[in-house]
Amino acid sequence: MNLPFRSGIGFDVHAFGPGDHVVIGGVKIPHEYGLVAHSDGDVLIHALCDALLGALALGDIGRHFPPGDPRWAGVDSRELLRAVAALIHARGWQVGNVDAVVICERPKLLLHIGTMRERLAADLGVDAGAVSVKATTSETLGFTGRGEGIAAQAVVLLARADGCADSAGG
Ligand SMILES: Nc1ccn([C@@H]2O[C@H](COP(=O)(O)O)[C@@H](O)[C@H]2O)c(=O)n1
Ligand SMILES: C[C@@]1(CO)OP(=O)(O)OP(=O)(O)OC[C@H]1O
Repeated sequence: MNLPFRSGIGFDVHAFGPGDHVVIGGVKIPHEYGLVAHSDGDVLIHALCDALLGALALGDIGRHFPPGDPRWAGVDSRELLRAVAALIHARGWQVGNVDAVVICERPKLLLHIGTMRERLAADLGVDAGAVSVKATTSETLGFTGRGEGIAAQAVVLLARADGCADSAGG
């Protein structure tokens, strides 16, 4: 049965490496390490892109923006998010809401979360009220707890823009 709603889930991890800042949710945050990545390493946006693509069974971020492709070297991940949002919209779907969590001991993210929500919402074409971003530590356990990297998870709900049931992409 084709319903007018679809859900998607995304997960991503990037390891800390040399650098003096991280970019999370489109916000540059000073830090004593950077994140190792082909792009700007925005782990939250990557998880969100995978959730959006997954909702319509369109594969994952690496399929659309291969890590070996020089076009994506150092790319601002907000560009990737806007491209994924355009794919969703072109298929007649809109974002209902997003919920996401970033897992790291440091940097502390609380003061940046409002800006992240505004930027992600702008890229998705929704109000910031439809975009939730949370942060948690893993209580010093595991690779995030040891400060080896940052993980992020996201879930999305998509709704048909016309309110009618239709088939998904994929
Ligand atoms: N990188 C982080 C991690 C957490 N926070 C905030 O601290 C609160 C408590 O974290 P716990 O892991 O002890 O539950 C959490 O709810 C966040 O508000 C943060 O800002 N940055
Ligand atoms: C964002 C892309 C772009 O090439 O590369 P990375 O920044 O390495 O990120 P990752 O989540 O490992 O892979 C997805 C890729 O699409």
